[in-house]
Amino acid sequence: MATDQQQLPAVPRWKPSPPRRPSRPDDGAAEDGDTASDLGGSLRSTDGAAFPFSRENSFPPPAFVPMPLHRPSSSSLEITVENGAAVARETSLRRVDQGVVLSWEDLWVSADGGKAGRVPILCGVNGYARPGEVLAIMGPSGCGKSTLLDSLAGRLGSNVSQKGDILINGRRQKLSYGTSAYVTQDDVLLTTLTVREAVGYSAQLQLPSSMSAAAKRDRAEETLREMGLEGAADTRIGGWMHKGISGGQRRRVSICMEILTRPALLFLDEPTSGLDSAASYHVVSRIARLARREGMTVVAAVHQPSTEVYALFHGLCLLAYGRTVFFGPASETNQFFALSGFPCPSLMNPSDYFLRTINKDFDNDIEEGLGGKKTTTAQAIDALANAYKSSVHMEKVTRQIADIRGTGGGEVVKMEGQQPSFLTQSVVLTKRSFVNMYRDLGYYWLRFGIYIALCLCCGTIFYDIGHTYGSIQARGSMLMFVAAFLTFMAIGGFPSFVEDMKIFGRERLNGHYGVSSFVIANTVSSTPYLLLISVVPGALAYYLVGLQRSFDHFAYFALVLFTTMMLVEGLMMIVASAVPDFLMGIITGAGIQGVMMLNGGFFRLPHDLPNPVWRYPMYYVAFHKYANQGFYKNEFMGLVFPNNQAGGAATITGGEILRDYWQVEMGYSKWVDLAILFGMVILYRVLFLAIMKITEKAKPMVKGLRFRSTQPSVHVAQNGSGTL
Ligand SMILES: Nc1ncnc2c1ncn2[C@@H]1O[C@H](COP(=O)(O)OP(=O)(O)OP(=O)(O)O)[C@@H](O)[C@H]1O
Repeated sequence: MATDQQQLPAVPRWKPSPPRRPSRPDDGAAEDGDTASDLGGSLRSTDGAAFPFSRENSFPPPAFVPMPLHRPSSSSLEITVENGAAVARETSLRRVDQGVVLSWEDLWVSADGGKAGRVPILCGVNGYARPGEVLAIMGPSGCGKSTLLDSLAGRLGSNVSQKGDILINGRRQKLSYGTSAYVTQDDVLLTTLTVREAVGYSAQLQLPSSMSAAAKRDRAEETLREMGLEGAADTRIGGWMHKGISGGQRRRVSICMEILTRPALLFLDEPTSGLDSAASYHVVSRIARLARREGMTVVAAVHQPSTEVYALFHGLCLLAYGRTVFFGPASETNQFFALSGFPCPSLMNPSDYFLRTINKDFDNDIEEGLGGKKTTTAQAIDALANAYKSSVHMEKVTRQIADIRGTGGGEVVKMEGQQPSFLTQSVVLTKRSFVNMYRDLGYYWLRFGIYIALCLCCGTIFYDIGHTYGSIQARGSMLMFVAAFLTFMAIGGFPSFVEDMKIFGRERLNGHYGVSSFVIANTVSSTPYLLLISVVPGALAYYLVGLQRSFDHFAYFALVLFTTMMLVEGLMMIVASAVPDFLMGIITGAGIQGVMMLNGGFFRLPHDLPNPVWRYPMYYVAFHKYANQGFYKNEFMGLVFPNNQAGGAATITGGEILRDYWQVEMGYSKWVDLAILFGMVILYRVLFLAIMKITEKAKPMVKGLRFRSTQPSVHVAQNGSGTL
């Protein structure tokens, strides 16, 4: 609109300029090796005095100085002056083979666009990222930044296909879980924990067993401080119910969790979104410092960096609608734009200018503002992309990638003993899950209240049921209600479980822990709560109704209730693995339980169930059969009722009622029913574990097959499940 034009500095439109080849940037000595100031560190004289220096201290921003590809990625470089000569020593925290040089060549990504066919997202992009450096990926919204990150991290969706080479240290290899970390655009966090707890648990889950508990705590605290979260450390993260930390603080918590282990390869999708300019600067500068100190390779998609933040990037990959407009030292972008006919106005933030020049999303508005003059943004993009193709920058990228390929490099492996043991992870996860559950009002306390209310209703409706002939039917109905509806209510834990699954998805992809630890922790942490609701509301219903008085009978009743609720939770876990949407999952889970309930031998007596489907096998699959028959045997055995039926005996025993009236299988005891239910609990959890493990293994294989069948020439080193 016209107002846009008045408020914003005018972006010079593209005007064809005589082809000018950008002058070759200095690729002399600096290209051959690092300088101390590139790496940061300290200069020490023989008398021991240290003079710290760092890259971000230098101004103007340092040039993008290619580093030797396979030098040990250092934590810092210490230079001592000995006998009048400077001696450099690297104090490496990362093994030589742990530094990651990531390169990608002729990378094409397209998505299934339905009737429109395949829609290209990335069109033959090239680039590389090296240890100790931060590579920024910039471009207008929707230009493919996240897609490039996903592609490099092996996280593309199933409807997206990819062609091209992604190499780790010059070769196609998979990165094992935990060697790379990815901070996604969305912050998936446990809302009930405080910032300190969230980062603390994460440290316990990820940091090696060789570190003491105190050292882990220190690392967590240091990382919190690095991200400027000390002030908010004891505030809950918060969600829709409980307002907690701000969006920018959530962003920083997400980053904190992924930099705790100083991963060899770090992907950041919009690390500064939601942050003010000062916070953005501090966050990026600390990440850059960490990268330099720990030899981390950082690739970050960023939107609109301030001049100061921009100056912190070593390299820049500027994308426009899937095409590379520039790749090279961030500090040389200005010169490239100027030489291509798009000089940045002197008072404008260069990154703002680059993005405005290549954003064609609002061309119509700009067109109006210019009084009908045709916009040429598309042409500007073409001109820049073509200028880049014939530039020295492109030449350098091609040469660097060839060097990377030629040099070859070690396999990137996670060192033995770098991760806590399976037992430690299971215990930490159980603790975290338990804390999360009992702080979750909806999951824990609201559900508990509803159970109490329901059991009170049940207890008062069937109050003091007595031993009349009519009480036989009433007893059966009341017990069926408990077996069916009270257990059905365990479905209430589903939303909380879906949230857990999201957290698990993020943490698993980043290699924080394994599937088995997650399943064990989830099972163990929910046990106390399920026991509580089986015993307290269960006792209310049981004793108000006046079922068999002995403690043994009540204990059996509570045990069946508890086991069946565990079973329903397990069933819902399986549903969540197939339908990870909260609403659709609840509907699916309710549907499955509805069928089992109908089929459990109460609404239609077992002998009357139609063959084949309903009687065999469904009647035996429905857990309600065992819960109901267990309850019935527990209650009716040993009781005697008056017989109101004409022509019969004066009394009728519980055993007769079970056999003739409820058609219960009497060949085995009530304990066998309980044992079958318990077996089903284990079976459902094992099934869930198997599904998760198989999905994790099968996904990359299916993807590999798809790639092979559609693009035979492609071999991409990724497995689609978070590893490359
Ligand atoms: N799985 C997919 N299926 C279909 N289209 C997709 C898929 N993933 C990405 N796209 C499309 O590719 C384009 C680039 O998306 P991407 O998320 O990479 O952009 P971006 O540069 O990260 O945007 P933003 O800065 O707004 O996050 C978009 O038009 C998007 O709709």
